[in-house]
Amino acid sequence: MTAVARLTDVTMRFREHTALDQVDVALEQGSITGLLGRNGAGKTTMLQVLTGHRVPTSGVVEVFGAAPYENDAVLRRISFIKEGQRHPDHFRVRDALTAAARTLPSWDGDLAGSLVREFDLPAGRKIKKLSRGMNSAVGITIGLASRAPVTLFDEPYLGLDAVARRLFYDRLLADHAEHPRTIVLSTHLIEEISDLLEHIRLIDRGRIRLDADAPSLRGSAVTVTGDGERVAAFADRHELIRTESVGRQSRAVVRLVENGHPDDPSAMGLSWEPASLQQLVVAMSLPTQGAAARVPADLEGVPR
Ligand SMILES: Nc1ncnc2c1ncn2[C@@H]1O[C@H](COP(=O)(O)OP(=O)(O)OP(=O)(O)O)[C@@H](O)[C@H]1O
Repeated sequence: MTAVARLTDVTMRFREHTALDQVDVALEQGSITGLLGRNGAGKTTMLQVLTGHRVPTSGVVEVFGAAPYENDAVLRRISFIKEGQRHPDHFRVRDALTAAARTLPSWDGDLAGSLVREFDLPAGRKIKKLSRGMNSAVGITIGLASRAPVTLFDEPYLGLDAVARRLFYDRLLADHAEHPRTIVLSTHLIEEISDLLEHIRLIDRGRIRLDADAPSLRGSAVTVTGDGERVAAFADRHELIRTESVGRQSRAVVRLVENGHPDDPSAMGLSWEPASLQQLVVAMSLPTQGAAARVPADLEGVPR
């Protein structure tokens, strides 16, 4: 694997809060990665560190083999599209595209033009007058037309309708096939984009909880339901992600471990179904039962 970007033992603290906690990540050249995680998990912070918008408290950040912070040679090869991107007040859609074309050397004007048409963007309208979805479409147009070797989308589709989101996914895949580059999509819409992804990273409270190839992850987990002891016995042979019990019945999300012999939950009297990527990621991100019951220290004293 050739990594174009790498975080090594990166920690980012904001006063007492640790947003990234000893993160090790390598982005493979030409890959499309989904960066998943709950609100506040650390996704944006990770992208900010990768793009030199923040310098981590400790650890090493390398993009194209160099530190990105204030490094123009590196930053010109990165396109970072974030929600609510700010533009000068007087900027019209075409000004934002012109500015992007000037700073991003791999810019493709024809692609930008066809995306503007497909998203039905009014090129002469001021950005601050656009709807939320149109604003997202401007960001997506810039991200795709940038053809930047590293393109990072931070929840790029706020307000985008289902048709526009489909358009985005289709154009992303088609353009990536012709012009492979490293793409990261931070998102909550796991199921919707799971077919696009080659790699999945789940971040949870600043730590990488899952770092896997999407194909190997698909079909790697099941939800089993039945007698609690049998569910526990099945889960023991694999990796238990999360379990819930009512009386003697349990329901568990279990990641299957290759253990040399086929393991059929039905043979143990359990009903089962494949867990979707979304079910797996949600099960991995939910707080542990004990933690959910605890009141956070900084909420002590808040009236309940
Ligand atoms: N400048 C800052 N000062 C203090 N805390 C911050 C700052 N920036 C981020 N944080 C905290 O760091 C944590 C991670 O934030 P981050 O924006 O990276 O999360 P996220 O995964 O992108 O969340 P979301 O999906 O809600 O956008 C959060 O707890 C957030 O409050």
